[in-house]
Amino acid sequence: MKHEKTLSDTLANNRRSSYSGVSMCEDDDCLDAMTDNEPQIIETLSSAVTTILGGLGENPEREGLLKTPERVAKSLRFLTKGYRENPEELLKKAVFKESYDEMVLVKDIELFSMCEHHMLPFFGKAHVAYIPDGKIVGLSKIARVVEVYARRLQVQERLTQQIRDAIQDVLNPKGVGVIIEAKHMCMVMRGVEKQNSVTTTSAMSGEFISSPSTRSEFLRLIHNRS
Ligand SMILES: Nc1nc2c(ncn2[C@@H]2O[C@H](COP(=O)(O)OP(=O)(O)OP(=O)(O)O)[C@@H](O)[C@H]2O)c(=O)[nH]1
Repeated sequence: MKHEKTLSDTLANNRRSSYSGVSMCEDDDCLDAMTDNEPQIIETLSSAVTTILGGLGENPEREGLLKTPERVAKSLRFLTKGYRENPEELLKKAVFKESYDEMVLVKDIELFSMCEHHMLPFFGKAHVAYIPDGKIVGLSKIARVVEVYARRLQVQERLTQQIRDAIQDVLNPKGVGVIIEAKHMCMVMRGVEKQNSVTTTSAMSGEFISSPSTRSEFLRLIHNRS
């Protein structure tokens, strides 16, 4: 009983202090955190991890765990670095006038994200296509947009739509198609424990919706069918 009280006190204290020095995101495109004080953020996160270790019945003071809170804090900062990046600005860095008007597809872009429900990884591949309308974008920027949105707490559906919307808004192409195939560790290593399940999501705009032949070509190119 005494232990429970101590633990909940610690949790309450952590909740109060957890916002100090950390700008919280009000929306998905929040960039406030860019101005945050990194050492303060690492300290706040480390203290929370120490609490978790205690809550698991571990001794955070034992040798093997001494640096774990800071390691986990830094790891979490990396895995959520997408909150501190602006995908639209990133795309705008490499937009070029060009008359090419066939489909451009970047497929098999590997992604690692974390589900917002369990904070466990989901990972897989994104396939992103667009049909230019007078402007093309640097190919690496497409993979970077995937990376920015993936490095946030996500659901796969929203991730898919955000990638589509960023490309649509910046390039204003004739259409965008995004397909993500991913494996969710929250379904593999816990919960329903389905090791082989893969989730596919898609988000389309413009000709990818209005033209069945464009959509078919997209799917054919992704799956290398002739
Ligand atoms: N739609 C969607 N669901 C997700 C995603 N990532 C995780 N989930 C699901 O989020 C749901 C959360 O359900 P809850 O019933 O609140 O949580 P839970 O008791 O841990 O559920 P189980 O995973 O079924 O044990 C689960 O069904 C997860 O599979 C995602 O990207 N998209």
